[in-house]
Amino acid sequence: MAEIRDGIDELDRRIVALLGERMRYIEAAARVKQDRDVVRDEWRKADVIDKAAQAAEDHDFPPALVREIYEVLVEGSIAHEFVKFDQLGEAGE
Ligand SMILES: C=C(O[C@@H]1C=C(C(=O)O)C=C[C@H]1O)C(=O)O
Repeated sequence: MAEIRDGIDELDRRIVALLGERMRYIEAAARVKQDRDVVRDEWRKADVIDKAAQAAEDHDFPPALVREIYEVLVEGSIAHEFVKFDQLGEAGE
C-alpha cells in the first residue's frame, strides 16, 4: 500500500506542477487581452472542457469526472485572470 501511495503522491506533484504551468498561460492571456469583456470567453471554456473530456476517453479516465474537474479549473482560472487583468490596469493608471 505504501508503494501505491508513494506513486499517487508523485503523480500529484507532477499534476500540480502542470497546473502551475497552465496558470502561467492564463497570466499571459491576461497580459494579451485588451478588453475586460473578453477575459471570460464562454465558447473557449466549452471548447477546453470538450477537449479535456475527449482526452479523458483516450486515457481511460471517466470523461464526466474530467468535465467536473475542468469546470472548477477553468472557473478558477478565469477568476485568476480577472485579478491579473485588473492589476495590470491599475499598474498602468
Ligand atoms: C485563457 C483564456 O481565458 C479564460 C480561461 C480559460 C481556460 O482556463 O482555459 C478559457 C477561457 C477563458 O474565459 C482564453 O480565453 O483562452
